[in-house]
Amino acid sequence: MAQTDGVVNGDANDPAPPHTIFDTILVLDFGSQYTHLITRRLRELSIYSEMLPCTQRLSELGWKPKGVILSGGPYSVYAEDAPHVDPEVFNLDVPILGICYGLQELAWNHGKNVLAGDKREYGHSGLKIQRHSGKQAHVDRLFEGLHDDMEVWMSHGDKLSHMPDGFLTVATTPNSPYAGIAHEEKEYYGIQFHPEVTHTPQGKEVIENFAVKICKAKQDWTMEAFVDKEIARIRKLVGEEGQVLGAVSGGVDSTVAAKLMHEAIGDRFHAVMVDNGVMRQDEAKQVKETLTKGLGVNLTVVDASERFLGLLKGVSDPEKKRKIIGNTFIEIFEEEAKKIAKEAENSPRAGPINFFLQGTLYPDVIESISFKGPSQTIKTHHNVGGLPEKMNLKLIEPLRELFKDEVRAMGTNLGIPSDLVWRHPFPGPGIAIRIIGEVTPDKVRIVQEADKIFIEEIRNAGLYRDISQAFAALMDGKSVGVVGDQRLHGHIIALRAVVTTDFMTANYYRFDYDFMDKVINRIGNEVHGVARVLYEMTSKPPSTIEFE
Ligand SMILES: Nc1ncnc2c1ncn2[C@@H]1O[C@H](COP(=O)(O)OP(=O)(O)OP(=O)(O)O)[C@@H](O)[C@H]1O
Ligand SMILES: O=c1[nH]c(=O)c2[nH+]cn([C@@H]3O[C@H](COP(=O)(O)O)[C@@H](O)[C@H]3O)c2[nH]1
Ligand SMILES: NC(=O)CC[C@H](N)C(=O)O
Ligand SMILES: [Mg+2]
Repeated sequence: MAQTDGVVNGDANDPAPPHTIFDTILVLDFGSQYTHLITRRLRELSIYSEMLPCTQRLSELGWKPKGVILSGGPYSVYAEDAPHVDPEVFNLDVPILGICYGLQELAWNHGKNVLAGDKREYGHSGLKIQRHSGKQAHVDRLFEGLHDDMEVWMSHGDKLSHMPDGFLTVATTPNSPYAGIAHEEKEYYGIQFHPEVTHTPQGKEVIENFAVKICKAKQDWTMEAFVDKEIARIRKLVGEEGQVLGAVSGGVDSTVAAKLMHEAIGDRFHAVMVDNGVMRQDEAKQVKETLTKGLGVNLTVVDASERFLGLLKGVSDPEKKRKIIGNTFIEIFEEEAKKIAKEAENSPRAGPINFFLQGTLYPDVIESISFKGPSQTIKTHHNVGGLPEKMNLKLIEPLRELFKDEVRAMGTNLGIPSDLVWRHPFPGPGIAIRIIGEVTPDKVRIVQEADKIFIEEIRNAGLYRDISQAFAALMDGKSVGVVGDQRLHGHIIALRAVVTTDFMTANYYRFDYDFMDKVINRIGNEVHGVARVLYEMTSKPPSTIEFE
């Protein structure tokens, strides 16, 4: 692996990681599907939060959180192979909130009193809050300002057999007498329900009470503050003369990262975009225009369409196509990088290129540090990951602490036009993985034209932002149609539009028939060689979003 500019868990190269600047709530992940949502909710409250695996040794943390949240998880605390928190967490002297498994883990550490329940509780439940008075009143702080009756969402099978040592009940449900517990003296709280999911309507207030009222975390995690901090950090890291190279696709992530680099080090950042011949219509031209004229970024566009299309000729296996594109992409990038480095050598005001910019986001980081094991490869994702190592460059990843919507907020903050900020994602191998079977220039043209019409109509109907990703694809083989009384043995276009939050699962978008009529009509009339248009309605899973 190439060197990174900052691992989440503190790093010598990073002079000031965010957790040293912003009050930070540490979320320890026990493998729940919702753990990252806890981090999301905190950040929505302008509180910085980081997630680490539950196995994190606290002596190796290197920084002190304002509070710790123990997440839910699929295990049972009493099982032999169950994961447990480093007991040092109880010596940190900061508030702790246990959610579901986290509550059971708190209880386990205070008397080992958890067992399998006779009933699973899955779904909505009514929570009743129990208020205390006098000396015990402080235990109610988690539910301060909330109604005594609250709707909550549960997903558990285990339960506490009796109250752990030193705790009081602060909330109950018909099935869970210990749905909320709080320590009499220490600031430890446990809840059996999930406050991080939207099915718990007042969940965000519960998290806010914990983070703001109990942990006293400052709500200063704003995009302006982060942008300023990140620019200063990049300047320090790269130095007065260092230069940075970066691959830019015209997608949101790489554009925002590029603009940030430009703000930090100006023309010492060199962006390269490779036109691989399987991009959307006029894409390279538009990206060049936006990045250089609009945003002032120093960008080189390499037209390599013929080289890519030549190599793809006769290849129909999806993984082979992906590998050809990925490898060629790296070859071309390396050639360009050498040219740029040579030019840079002659520059009187700048030193050698020693960093490579990558648009890694927090979900990628979370995935790689997650408590869960590695998942199976469904598709080889194209990326430029092999490059920095090969060229002996260090990685610089300014977006590695951000979620996609935060990247969008940063883009807006940096003055990137909203069209670009809200752009649907587009895969590196582009249209090549949207053409089933062999890729030919004619097929690429057909997909480009159909895609343009589809997206244009989506925009005209005001639906672009309701849809997460939409595109046209081409089926393998041909079909018979009739145009102007003539037989047409033509291509089959498939349209796909999905709604998703994380692209791991997705549903198709429900257009109305009038909209479909309009799009299909236009494609039939305007795109030469198309005999049939289909709308793809398979969700993910079992399908994937892209066709290959
Ligand atoms: N045609 C290209 N030329 C140069 N770099 C590219 C190209 N296509 C992809 N990349 C690189 O691969 C990375 C991964 O692509 P990916 O599509 O995940 O991100 P993105 O394009 O920046 O944003 P989005 O997810 O919104 O499309 C990009 O950030 C960019 O560095
Ligand atoms: O940069 C990329 N390089 C790739 O090789 C690649 N393959 C899929 N995707 C994008 O990932 C998301 C999920 O796609 P799938 O459901 O097809 O796996 C969708 O947003 C896809 O567009 C890619 N992005
Ligand atoms: N969602 C959870 O954290 C579940 C915790 C534990 N596995 C239970 O069934 O009770
Ligand atoms: Mg992209």
